[in-house]
Amino acid sequence: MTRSACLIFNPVAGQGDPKQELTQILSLLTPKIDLDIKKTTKEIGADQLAQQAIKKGVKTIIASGGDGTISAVAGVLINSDIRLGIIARGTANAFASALGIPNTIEEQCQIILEGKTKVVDTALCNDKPMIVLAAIGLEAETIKQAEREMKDNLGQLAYILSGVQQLQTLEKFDVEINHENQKIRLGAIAVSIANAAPPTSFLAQGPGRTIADDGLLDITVITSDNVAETVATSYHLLQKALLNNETEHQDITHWRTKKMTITTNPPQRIAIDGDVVCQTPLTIECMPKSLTIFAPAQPSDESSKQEANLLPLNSNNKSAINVSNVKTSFAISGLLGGLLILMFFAYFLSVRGF
Ligand SMILES: Nc1ncnc2c1ncn2[C@@H]1O[C@H](COP(=O)(O)OP(=O)(O)OP(=O)(O)O)[C@@H](O)[C@H]1O
Repeated sequence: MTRSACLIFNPVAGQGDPKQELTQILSLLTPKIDLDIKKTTKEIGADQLAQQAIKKGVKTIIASGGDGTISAVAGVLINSDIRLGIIARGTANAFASALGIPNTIEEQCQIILEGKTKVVDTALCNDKPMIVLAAIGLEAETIKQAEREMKDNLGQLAYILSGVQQLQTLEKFDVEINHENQKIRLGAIAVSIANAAPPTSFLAQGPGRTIADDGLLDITVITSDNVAETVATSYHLLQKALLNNETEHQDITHWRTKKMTITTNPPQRIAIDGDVVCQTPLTIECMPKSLTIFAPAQPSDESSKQEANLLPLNSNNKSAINVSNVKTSFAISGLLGGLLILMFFAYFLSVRGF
């Protein structure tokens, strides 16, 4: 029997050729899946199209676009039995990367065709759905500054350049976090609350990695005092994330919890899944196992979960290192480390007026 699905396609996402990309998707999927294709417009968003598809009774929705498009569709599918297919064509593609979904259209279509599903956590963030992470401070300001035109011209480099600009105006803010009857007060430059974040979202990587189906959120607070410390702390986070190792650093505080409220002084912007959508205060709660996605089978899932449950939060999770990935990780770490150093120099050149 032919399967059927609604394909929600953002024609302006990413830097590729959308016509070519759509043709490729159709050529891969339509032999096996009867597709109802809906394109997003400036006026009609992916969430509205998903709601219309649900009213028609679809059981599978495939979202194709950047993190904004995929997150908008996912938000509508939370706590439903409708399956989400992901074809990521955006700038960062954090959503797909965090969930272990490969990055080519061909591989992503293959995963949908294979039909294996996985149930992952999501979160409610000031009543808005969140899949990847919520960011306050440095990352939210970086996202705010990386405008559409800059992303179109430069891709991921837009975020790096925007990050450099933000470093120049870096200011600490007071943050108060309430969770499980505890009150924590810190001076912060960045607060990240992650459900499932890829290593490249390094400001969220206090625990070394996030687990998408553990029923918990990972909070990471960066408390460094100046640019040099922030760059060093970011590099430490990135390295640990690439090795799946928990961080141990004086300027990083992190823990796992189900629900928390966060207030800041002064109020700060909040970016949810890559878009700045509201301001502090923030109430955020994990919704365990609330979204069904097509995903590759990951043999490590079960062991990851056991490790997360068994290990105390501050232990160093050395058993989690995937040795075969270590070399690749170091290569990426070196590359991104180099970029961080470049950011550091760019900062000094700019403050000195070169
Ligand atoms: N046809 C369209 N014309 C103009 N804007 C559109 C259209 N369809 C969707 N949008 C806008 O695209 C944005 C979502 O883009 P999305 O996040 O999917 O891609 P991206 O920005 O390339 O990816 P990333 O978030 O990874 O950078 C929304 O703001 C939405 O309003």
